[in-house]
Amino acid sequence: MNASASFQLCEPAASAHSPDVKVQFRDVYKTYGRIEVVHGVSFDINEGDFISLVGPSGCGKTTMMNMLAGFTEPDRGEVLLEGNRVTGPGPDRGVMFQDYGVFPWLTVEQNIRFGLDLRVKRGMSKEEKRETVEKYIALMRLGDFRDAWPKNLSGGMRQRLALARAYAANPHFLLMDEPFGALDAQTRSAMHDLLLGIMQSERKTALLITHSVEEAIYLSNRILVISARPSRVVEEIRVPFSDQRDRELLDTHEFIEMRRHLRDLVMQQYAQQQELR
Ligand SMILES: Nc1ncnc2c1ncn2[C@@H]1O[C@H](COP(=O)(O)OP(=O)(O)OP(=O)(O)O)[C@@H](O)[C@H]1O
Repeated sequence: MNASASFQLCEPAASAHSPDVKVQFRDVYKTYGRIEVVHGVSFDINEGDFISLVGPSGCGKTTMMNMLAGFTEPDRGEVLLEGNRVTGPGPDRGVMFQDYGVFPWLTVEQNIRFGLDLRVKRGMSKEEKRETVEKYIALMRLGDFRDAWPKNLSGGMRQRLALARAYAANPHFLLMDEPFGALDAQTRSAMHDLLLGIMQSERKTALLITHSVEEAIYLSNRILVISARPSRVVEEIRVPFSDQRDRELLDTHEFIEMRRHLRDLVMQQYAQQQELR
């Protein structure tokens, strides 16, 4: 079977703002010193999308996510959130970093609680807050460590804590930069299914950076393949599987073909990045 024939490949395109379009990257450029990192990137994120960015290390994926998070701005072009230019971070966007993003001076329980303080101000009762903290401590299997300091946790536990904190704060957008990298295979699978469940039950929109093509396909409805630096969107792949996914999907012919196709695309970009060095 011709791999590309079974997937919907589309030209990445920016469209006018419509109610479903939540985020627009419009012809975005970014240079650090002499290094051009992002070169004319345009794409939209629609309400309810789960979009993954895959591409070579150092190609500019985090830089793009940082623009949507409001941590950095484009040199040219614009990033719009619900039609307005992003000018800084906000509680509507929960960011999960590669390096965990937990506060070392707070215990496990306090870290999860911290993210909820904003919601208490927005009308969450103390009882709801307590229940939410307990829910995420249980979901992330951190019950025996609720009073531990982050420095005394394993890497995988710290990452679970960071996920608990981000999910508990209930932002509309989940912006995740390699959030599962430090987890063992079983925990990573459990976290994938938990995330799919949260996406469905709480109607979120997500942007994920990952080096795992399998993870990208399993979780996403759209995947953007990013080029060697300076980054451009090389190809958009629409993932045709239903929102109800389980691990059996990984063994299907369609999944295996898509994984092969995506891996080839990413490897081409890795090779180009090596040549540019
Ligand atoms: N604040 C900064 N100042 C200077 N250079 C930066 C800054 N942020 C990123 N860069 C450079 O921009 C390039 C792209 O970095 P970025 O972190 O966006 O890539 P990435 O695709 O997310 O990489 P990885 O997959 O390895 O996490 C790198 O060469 C990096 O060194």
